[in-house]
Amino acid sequence: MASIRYRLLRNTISKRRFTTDPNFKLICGLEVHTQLCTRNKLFSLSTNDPFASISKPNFHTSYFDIAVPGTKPKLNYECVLYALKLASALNSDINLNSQFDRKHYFYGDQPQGYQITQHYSPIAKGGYLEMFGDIDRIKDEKKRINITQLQLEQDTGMSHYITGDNGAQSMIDLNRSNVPLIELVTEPDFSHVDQVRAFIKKYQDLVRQLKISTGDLETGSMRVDVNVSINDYPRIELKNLPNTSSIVNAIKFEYQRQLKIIKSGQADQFLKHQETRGWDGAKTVKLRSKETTIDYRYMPDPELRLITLDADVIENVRKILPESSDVKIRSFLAEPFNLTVKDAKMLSISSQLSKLYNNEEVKQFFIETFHEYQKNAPNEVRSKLVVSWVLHELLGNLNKLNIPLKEFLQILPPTKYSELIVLVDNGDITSSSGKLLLFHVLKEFKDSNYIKKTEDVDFQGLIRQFDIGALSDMDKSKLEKECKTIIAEVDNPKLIESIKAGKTKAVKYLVGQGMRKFQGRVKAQELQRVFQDILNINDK
Ligand SMILES: Nc1ncnc2c1ncn2[C@@H]1O[C@H](COP(=O)(O)OP(=O)(O)OP(=O)(O)O)[C@@H](O)[C@H]1O
Ligand SMILES: [Mg+2]
Ligand SMILES: [Mg+2]
Repeated sequence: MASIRYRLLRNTISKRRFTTDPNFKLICGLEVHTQLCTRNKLFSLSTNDPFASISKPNFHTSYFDIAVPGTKPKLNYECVLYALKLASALNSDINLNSQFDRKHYFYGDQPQGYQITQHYSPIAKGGYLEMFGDIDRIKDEKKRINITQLQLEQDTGMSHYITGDNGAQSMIDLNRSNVPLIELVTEPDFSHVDQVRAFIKKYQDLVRQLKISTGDLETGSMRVDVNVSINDYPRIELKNLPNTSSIVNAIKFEYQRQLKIIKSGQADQFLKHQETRGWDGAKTVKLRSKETTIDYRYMPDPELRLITLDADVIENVRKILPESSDVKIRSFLAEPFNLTVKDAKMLSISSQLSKLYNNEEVKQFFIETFHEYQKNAPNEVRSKLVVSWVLHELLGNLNKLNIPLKEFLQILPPTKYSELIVLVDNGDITSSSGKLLLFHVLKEFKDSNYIKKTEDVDFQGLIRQFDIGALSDMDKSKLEKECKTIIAEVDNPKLIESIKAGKTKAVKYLVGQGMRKFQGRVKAQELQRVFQDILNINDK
């Protein structure tokens, strides 16, 4: 019962249209913790695998990670390089002399008694992430979120609470202890939840593109704390938000909660101090208030030297950065591609890590195939068709047959692959036949252990051999006859009635029958047209 109520409440929060009162401005700032996917941990040579915990708790731990007295930290410079890549991509000012500080607090999963972080002199300050109305789906045409700072720090271990025969127990797993993190702190520049949603997505895409983190919220690889305030009232910090919808719903809830307090004149009592709250899935709940705020007694870590960088490091890091996703997307939105935002993003942002191909190779293949297709396109250029043949058909088959793109290019380089797309575009074969043909060619190629070459692929010959050419105009009368038979064979009285009434659903059913009968040699649109003609239905 409780869980049903819970779900109902969640639904009301997310479905209700959220608007802010213009006199009570929403102000929001984020603190984002991102685990770096370096080989080793931040200050030890243990393997950096925070997710080993399920099968092997406390497995990837060195004496330093479990804080055996007398062990000392040794900085892993790979983490510094990752931080520099991120700082550079965000246009931050890189600090040539940054340092580590100790942030003291006691907790079971923090055996050192302090966390090594960067408080006084972080690796980078300033910079920004820009979002756009069209690309990032925000209401403003453009919105810049300024970055306060980026700091390197250690992750803590994890506590697991279980209730067993011996009562409640707290188990500590230190696999995550000393895993490298970057904390990104933004300025309180967000004024709407859609900006927060877009920022998180864009930041996730960025760390994935830079290959510095998996960026997953679900696994805790990325964790977002949100600070929310209204006008000049104190900020409330929200923690323990496991995914984007919790983040968005918690902000909406918190804004409304604060607004109610302010409007009812109770701000002096309930909104006087900063406070940290959590999210229970339906509402924000108080975790601690200002009075119980911990004094972390920050102090420079005497066991770690300054991170001193040469000035040319900044320039060298910039050189190894990949092209920005926004630039790539914009180039696909423009001539000659004119792609939709969705397709442009799919080609520009790597959401999927595959051993068979990387995003850059796919992008390059698309561009070259597009240009080849454009040279021979029978009608107006249909970029959507090329996108679909590259992103869905090509990648789908590579995954299905486990063929690396590198091998694929030996047999179907852009010049050859575009031939297939032109055949489909020209109506020489239907797209279903084209798909079968592609699968056949690739399957043979794989079975032959990749010995075939481009010259061995003769699409025209294969179309004749398998007799899969689209039905030509000469066959039109035959087509009509067959369609009439399909209608005559319907024996369900209800369906006959809806066919007579020209119901869309009924026509769809007939088209399905036709597709089966002609085994994909006739296009669905063509069949629909013939059925509509026979039934005397005007295309609406
Ligand atoms: N008026 C405000 N309303 C909402 N958010 C704010 C406001 N002022 C500052 N913030 C946000 O509060 C956050 C402050 O983070 P910061 O890491 O500097 O300090 P902290 O939260 O006190 O420390 P800790 O790292 O221990 O949580 C930033 O994300 C900033 O944008
Ligand atoms: Mg904070
Ligand atoms: Mg912080």
